[in-house]
Amino acid sequence: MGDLEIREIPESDLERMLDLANMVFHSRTEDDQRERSLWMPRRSERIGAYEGDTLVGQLGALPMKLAVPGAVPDCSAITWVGVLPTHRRRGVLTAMMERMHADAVEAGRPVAALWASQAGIYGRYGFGLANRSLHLEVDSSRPLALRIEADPRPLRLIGRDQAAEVLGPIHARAIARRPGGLVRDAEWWERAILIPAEERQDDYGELRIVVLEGGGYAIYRTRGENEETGAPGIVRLEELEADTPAVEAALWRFLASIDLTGRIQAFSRPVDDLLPLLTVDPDQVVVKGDWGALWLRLIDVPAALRMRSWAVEESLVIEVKDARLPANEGRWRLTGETTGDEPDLTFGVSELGSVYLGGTQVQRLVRAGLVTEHTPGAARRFDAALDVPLAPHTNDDF
Ligand SMILES: CC(=O)SCCNC(=O)CCNC(=O)[C@H](O)C(C)(C)COP(=O)(O)OP(=O)(O)OC[C@H]1O[C@@H](n2cnc3c(N)ncnc32)[C@H](O)[C@@H]1OP(=O)(O)O
Repeated sequence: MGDLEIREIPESDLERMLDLANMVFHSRTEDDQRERSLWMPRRSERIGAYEGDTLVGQLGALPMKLAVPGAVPDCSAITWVGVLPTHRRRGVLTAMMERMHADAVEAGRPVAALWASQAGIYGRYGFGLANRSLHLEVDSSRPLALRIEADPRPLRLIGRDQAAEVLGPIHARAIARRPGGLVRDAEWWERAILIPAEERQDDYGELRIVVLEGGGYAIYRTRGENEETGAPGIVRLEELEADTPAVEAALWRFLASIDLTGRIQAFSRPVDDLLPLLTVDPDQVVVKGDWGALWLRLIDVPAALRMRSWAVEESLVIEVKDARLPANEGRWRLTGETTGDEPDLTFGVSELGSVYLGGTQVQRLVRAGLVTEHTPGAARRFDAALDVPLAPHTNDDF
């Protein structure tokens, strides 16, 4: 690392953070958008790598809360990671990650999470891929016939200004049912979720919000037919949450019926989305992509084990390896108690992060040679304990 120093980035360097982010992500921020785009680093704990007075690396840790099965622990949500191209591969990221780990331990946050722009990087820091997302495409050029009755209650369109208040309680119920979501405050709704059209660099129209009173909502944008190519108009679904399958059906049917559109693009749906089952013609819904979403790092393994709810009680002993946070190393019961008993399974901490939300099967990791099973049947038993009714899903981009 030579003359580099890891230290907090002061507010006065926020503009430099934006410049560094634009450099490493090959982007540009218009002058009138600069102040607005600083909201995320402003609310982050900011770790910087400085060479003298020059900011050469940065990492933001947003203090958030993440829904995990049965609990909503504090979480360091890692974002705005970048190192100048002139300073890469010298251990700058590793040094910033070490500081982030130490800060999270000190703050008593049992987990950290991130979205990876390059997925090959984060396993070495103890992160494991915890959930995946589906890109679904719906052919809505013909009516969407469904196999269940849609909720008949009326739908209404609301404005952005009402959204946090109306959608907030529905979303809170959704993340209590399904792990993987972040707890949202008014700023998160406004800046991270309800992003207005002028801040998007695409040709979709203004954000639209449709609500089925008290039971569900969809956030979407639309684009009309392409007159040159004749490509149909598109409904781009940003988020859909519903308390019941009947509400879900009503919202999908609404989206599919919007005039002058012939396709719905939903880029981030849970892997167990009901829609492919709900349609009379399953071919009307196509899985266009399946991509890695949230990466999870257990910062405090015993605390994480203690707070999680388990689908069945188990007396398993798991051994954990964690070279970067040695306090996690040892043999643990699922209650978070340490034990001297022989382990049934041995995990690297990143594999434990992968299974923690219930989105990855332990038995598969054993088959792949990534987790060691010492007691025959232990992986199956652990899978039964980890089981969640709804697959984890994250729709908070940070
Ligand atoms: C959560 C987010 O914000 S995701 C966004 C991440 N940011 C970017 O992708 C922006 C462009 N890239 C960068 O800014 C930098 O190259 C970074 C941040 C990815 C890496 O920073 P560096 O300071 O070069 O990383 P560092 O030198 O500490 O290397 C750490 C390790 O990761 C490896 N690594 C770094 N980049 C990559 C990569 N793109 N693919 C695979 N491995 C990588 C290094 O080889 C090294 O491995 P080792 O520990 O086995 O030797």
